[in-house]
Amino acid sequence: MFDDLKALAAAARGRRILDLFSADPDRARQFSAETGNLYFDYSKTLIDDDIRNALTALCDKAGVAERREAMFSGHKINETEGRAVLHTALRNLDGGPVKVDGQDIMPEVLDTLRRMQVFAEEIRGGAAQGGGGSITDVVNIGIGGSDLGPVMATLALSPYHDGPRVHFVSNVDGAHIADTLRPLDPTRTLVIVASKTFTTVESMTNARTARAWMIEGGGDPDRQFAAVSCALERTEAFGIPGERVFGFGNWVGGRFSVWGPIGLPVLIAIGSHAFDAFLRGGQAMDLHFRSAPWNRNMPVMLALVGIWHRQVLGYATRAVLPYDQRLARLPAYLQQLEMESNGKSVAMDGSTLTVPSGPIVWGEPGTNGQHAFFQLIHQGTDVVPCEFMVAAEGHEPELAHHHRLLLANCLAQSEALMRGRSVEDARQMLAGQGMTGAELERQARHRVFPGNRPSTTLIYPKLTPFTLGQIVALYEHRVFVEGTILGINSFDQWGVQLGKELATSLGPVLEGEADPASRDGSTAALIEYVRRHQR
Ligand SMILES: O=P(O)(O)OC[C@H]1O[C@H](O)[C@H](O)[C@@H](O)[C@@H]1O
Repeated sequence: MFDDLKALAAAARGRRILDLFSADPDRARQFSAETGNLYFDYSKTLIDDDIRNALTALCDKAGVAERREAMFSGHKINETEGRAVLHTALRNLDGGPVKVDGQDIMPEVLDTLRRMQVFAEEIRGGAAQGGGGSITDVVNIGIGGSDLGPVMATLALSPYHDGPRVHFVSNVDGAHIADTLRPLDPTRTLVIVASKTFTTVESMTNARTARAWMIEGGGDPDRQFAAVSCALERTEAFGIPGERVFGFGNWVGGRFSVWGPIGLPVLIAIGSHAFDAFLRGGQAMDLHFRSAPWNRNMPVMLALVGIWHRQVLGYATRAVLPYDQRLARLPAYLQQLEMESNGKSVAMDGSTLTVPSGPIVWGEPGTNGQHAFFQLIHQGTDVVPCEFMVAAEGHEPELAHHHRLLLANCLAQSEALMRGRSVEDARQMLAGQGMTGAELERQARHRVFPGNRPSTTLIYPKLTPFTLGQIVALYEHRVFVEGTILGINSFDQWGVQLGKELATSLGPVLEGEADPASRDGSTAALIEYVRRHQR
């Protein structure tokens, strides 16, 4: 599938990205995409016209346009689970009907959104109270898609936060819930149990612990528990009254669910108006994705840059580097979004994938990363394509000088990665410091930067709810396009099952009720160790 591109890559070997700019003064404009104030620059890569043409041709070969329309119009493109993929319906605020099995789902989507808004405003305004008065703290219990999106968005939008404090508990490690609940008042805390399936062992265990804590502390779980789920019979069995249960269809994948009821803690934190802007940002990206030509289409070009670096050039990882402290949890969010979606080795038709699957995604905010792992990015033997993100301005006008430094660092890094430093320049630099002879030669080698390392930059005016909506939807559609080109199903996650099954069977072994001897030698030895060290 990538033969043409491999040939183009071979022809481009030895070419310097920097030279592409001298050859084409209009390169920055030509190799960027813009929509609704978001600007995506992919000119600091080796992609030229021919390579881009070959990349966009992949979209036609793979039927991206057809599959995109199939997704938006409710076809069951998640074939291994027989489900439609309609997270876009959750932000389709004024886009008309969307049908699943002939039924328009929009009336229910909009009705649930209204119920969430009313509930959130009651909590925020104090009309809905706990046993001890108005709600001061909200604890969201969920994991994976029922945690990462709301955690990421709540932090990202902290300047808009004017509701109760919001906390998140995900890990089954009792340390997480113990540390979270310790400072809270059980009579003034709202617990949201967020689980699409309402069976996830971590979330169910944490929910039971939170309920016991609340009862013990004189709170009232009948008034202070809410649930978000697709499994309404299970929320009822847990004892959560129907008026505080917010449902959604199984046509929303967990890692795509922040737009709907799973976003409830975000809505409570920032209020209806700001949450609406977040949805509208996502919707705006949907409209762009459905209408822009491939080479001006931001999610498509982000995906094609990804394909170029991973499947064509073979770079195993990509770093997401938000120069935006409030996007500190975006890399973790994207790890689930991208790696759970495209970390697969079987194509849709059951055949073995003949190309590498999606890359390893990792990252941390800048400038912190510069003082940690950027050494490897600049001088290590592996090339790590970097995805920089930064706002033109921050939310703290009184700290504009901080923001200038942040921007300068972000731009400097992508420039340094591209330019590098030659051994001659290193020699000159050291000679200027008075170094000579063999020592100069030896030291100079350590100061060389190979350069020609690719990066992209996504820049936006300011991290508002609307902008965040655009960014999240941008990455969702990138995953869709990459998955479609690879011919895989980006919407299932069978790879997480085996570990869950084995954990279930290990429970009784750790309880001492089953024999560890039936396990492999390593696991049996680890169990023996635990038994020896547990009192
Ligand atoms: O929302 P839940 O049903 O509790 O699922 C939570 C998470 O657990 C699973 O293991 C999946 O890997 C995730 O895709 C999902 O988001």
